[in-house]
Amino acid sequence: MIRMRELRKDFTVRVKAGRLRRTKRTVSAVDGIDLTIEPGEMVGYIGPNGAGKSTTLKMLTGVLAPSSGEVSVFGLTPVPQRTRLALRIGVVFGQRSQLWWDLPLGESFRLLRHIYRVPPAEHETRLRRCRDLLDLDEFLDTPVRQLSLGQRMRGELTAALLHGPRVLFLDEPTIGLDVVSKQAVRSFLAELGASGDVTLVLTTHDLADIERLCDRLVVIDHGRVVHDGSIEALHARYGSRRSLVVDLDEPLPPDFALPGATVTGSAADGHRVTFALDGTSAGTAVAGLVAVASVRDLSVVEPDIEDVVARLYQAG
Ligand SMILES: Nc1ncnc2c1ncn2[C@@H]1O[C@H](COP(=O)(O)OP(=O)(O)OP(=O)(O)O)[C@@H](O)[C@H]1O
Repeated sequence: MIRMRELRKDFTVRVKAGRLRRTKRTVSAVDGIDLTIEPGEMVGYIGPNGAGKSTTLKMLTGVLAPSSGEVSVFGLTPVPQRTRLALRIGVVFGQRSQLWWDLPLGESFRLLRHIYRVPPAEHETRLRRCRDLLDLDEFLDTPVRQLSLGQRMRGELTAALLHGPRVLFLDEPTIGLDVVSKQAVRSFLAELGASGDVTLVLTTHDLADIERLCDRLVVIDHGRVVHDGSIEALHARYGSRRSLVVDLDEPLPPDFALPGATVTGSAADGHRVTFALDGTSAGTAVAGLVAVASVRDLSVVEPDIEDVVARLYQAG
């Protein structure tokens, strides 16, 4: 349903070449991306700053024309068929608003209903759902310019969904939000995705968004795809390991070895030891430990996605 083939976007930028001279340089923001996204998928599109995420979303939504290659969304070519496409997609770009700044939030929704010519009953049903799930009622009468960032983002999400799009493109939907608003936005998107009605494509620097929402992770760097798969596949590829953290009554003897586990940390004078589980289960490692040491407490720590992604960016 979303298809990109050898998609490229180059920008020509002027760069300083001496005190007065400027020369032109070409930046390949998107450098040959091939991706297909099927209906109902929830795709996290991540990458370091300047990797080309926003540029890709702009080409998918018809804001920017590609330099070369193909892009289609529901069989439509975004730039020439932008008006038709707009009826089928929803867009939330953290930096840009689709709401009317001086009008109460509810008025923006009414205007959008007219613009998209949504039948009143459909509009009411969708709005009701957003009002309930995003707790909009207390600020529906507030002018948009007076809304907090979190309130505005909830308004933006509603505005993007009122015409019943089948795909929602989100550029940094939780940026700058407090913990509670982030959770509200994530729960809402999770529910939307789980319903299977809407395909989600989101860029974010907050990997908790990805862990909570996405079953597929596409990582780009310098305009190219460097990983495409599940979060588990990412961990498998980069050798992420679970850790076992144990609190001991006495430090372990210096020559202590636990098959399939490697000591990666020691604290509290050797009373707290961390093992990376390379080739054994947590259960086997714990059994091996309690046979030789007095274990007071223990916990198993899942691999951290931040670590894996940091390694991936560094490798890139
Ligand atoms: N209008 C433009 N003119 C010139 N260069 C641009 C333009 N837009 C983007 N770029 C360049 O293209 C590259 C990709 O930018 P893009 O905004 O797509 O990255 P991003 O992955 O969204 O980054 P971030 O995480 O910082 O938002 C960067 O090098 C950027 O400087």
